[in-house]
Amino acid sequence: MINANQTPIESRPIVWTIAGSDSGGGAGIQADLASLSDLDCHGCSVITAVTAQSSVAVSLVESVSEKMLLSQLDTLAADLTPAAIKIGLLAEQSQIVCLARWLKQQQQVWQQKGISVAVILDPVMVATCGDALAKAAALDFTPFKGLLALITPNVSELQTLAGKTLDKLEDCISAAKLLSKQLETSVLAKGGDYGPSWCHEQANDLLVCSDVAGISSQHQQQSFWLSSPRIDSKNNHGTGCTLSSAIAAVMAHGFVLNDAVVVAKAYVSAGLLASYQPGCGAGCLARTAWPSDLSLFPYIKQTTAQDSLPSSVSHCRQIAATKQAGFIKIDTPLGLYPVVADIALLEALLKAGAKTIQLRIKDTNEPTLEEQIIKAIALGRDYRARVFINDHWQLAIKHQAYGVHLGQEDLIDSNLSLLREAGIALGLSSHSYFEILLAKQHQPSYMAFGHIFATTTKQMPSLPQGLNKLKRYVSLMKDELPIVAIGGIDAERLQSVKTTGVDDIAMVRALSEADDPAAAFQALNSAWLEDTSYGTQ
Ligand SMILES: Cc1ncc(COP(=O)(O)OP(=O)(O)O)c(N)n1
Ligand SMILES: Cc1ncsc1CCOP(=O)(O)O
Ligand SMILES: [Mg+2]
Repeated sequence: MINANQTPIESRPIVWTIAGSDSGGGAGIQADLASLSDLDCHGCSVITAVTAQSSVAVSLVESVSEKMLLSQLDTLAADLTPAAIKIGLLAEQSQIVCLARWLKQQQQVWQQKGISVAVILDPVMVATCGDALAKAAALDFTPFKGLLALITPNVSELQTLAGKTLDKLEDCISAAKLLSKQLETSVLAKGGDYGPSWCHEQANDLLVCSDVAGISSQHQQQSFWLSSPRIDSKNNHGTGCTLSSAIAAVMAHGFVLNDAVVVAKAYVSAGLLASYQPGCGAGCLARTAWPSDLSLFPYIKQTTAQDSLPSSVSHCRQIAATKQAGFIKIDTPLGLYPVVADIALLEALLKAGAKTIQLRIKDTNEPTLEEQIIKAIALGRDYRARVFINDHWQLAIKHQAYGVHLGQEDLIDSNLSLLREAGIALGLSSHSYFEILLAKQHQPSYMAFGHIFATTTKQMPSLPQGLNKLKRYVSLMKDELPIVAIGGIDAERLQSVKTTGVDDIAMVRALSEADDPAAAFQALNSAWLEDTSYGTQ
């Protein structure tokens, strides 16, 4: 049975896994294909090695010949173009050299055709049971320099790649950053396995972002701790394979790298919670479909110069503190939410019945800025409507506005404690799963997702989100706080936006460019309210 968010089979993106066969079924190609299918992708496999493996031992590893490796790659490339590739076990150095050379040429072919293929490398060297899978004690992955979107070493693999033990937190951060420079890629250093003391209490992964396509400039070249509660399961065979193939799957659906990492982490946590033990050794993860339970997603903390981990205790306290000190709750629908640039239109729309409205004046040198804000707030009181002020949070506090709307870049220069103390509602923009998780940590009054469709109102660094992503965001955040969709929404698209289950919609041009904005508001508002009951679509 297909659920509402599932991708129809005929439009599933293709993902290749280039990895070893695990006869035990819990890891390698077998885990990858199961994860890819579970995450609505069509999986293709390039087998690098056959392992005679159970949950307790690896008895034999035989690499396929170079001829066989290349033949699988060429045969697939001629017919089944991937949207993303996951690379797992490469059993000897010659396979690394051969694959990297092939990939370099093939990426040029794909680039010439305008096809972008993200490659995720999981540098597997040892099986969960402790037996070696690769022929050398340490493999050299430098032939992949410049070809990868992400490499996902666990702490022991990072130690092998760095050539030293990483007992201290700073050493781990430096090693991950160095690896990112050496291979010109983002790095996800995984602390999920018990290793040095800093990864005992919870699963702390370090994401070092290199040049990541499609994310906010604020997050480029930055590093983040992604922390999830440790799930104490012995059934962790294939965790790394599942994580990396899930990252490839989510990227194949068009999500940015940072999103793929947080969704894949939630997927692994859900799989561990429902894991099972078919043999006598470590069991394997269950396949639990695209995650939509917010509690499975990691807590995100940007690293700083004097870095400290979000340790489990302070992490919980932090969450409790923000919960208590959240922004005011909005308990009646925002509804059709006009975003306007002048007082005349604001007043006309309040008269037409708008109950939520935003004054968005982008020119900070506008001489009448403060005067217009004062007027907008007063009109809001007269018409018993919620007036949000975009960006100008100090003036909003000074004149006691109902609310303020901020983008995530605006947070750098704003003081949320002052806004909270002033009892002002807060709306925050988000353009991805990653930004949703960051925004949620501030406990805003509502969140706006956009831009859903192309817009000329504002230059956006990200691509239009589209309805499929909006649906996924809505299933994650439903019942947490009101969700507003914005960007390119007009009369024609209103019904399709409504089917995603989003709570409210914001509009600029559909109202400001209408011949009669008040009449347009009333028509659009009626269409929006038709058969819509708050939060229960
Ligand atoms: C309801 C709503 N959603 C999103 C935005 C965009 O805010 P931001 O990202 O800060 O961009 P600017 O509007 O400041 O250009 C919004 N204003 N309102
Ligand atoms: C301010 C803003 N933020 C995301 S999209 C957008 C503009 C939406 O305008 P329109 O409704 O005219 O596409
Ligand atoms: Mg802003």
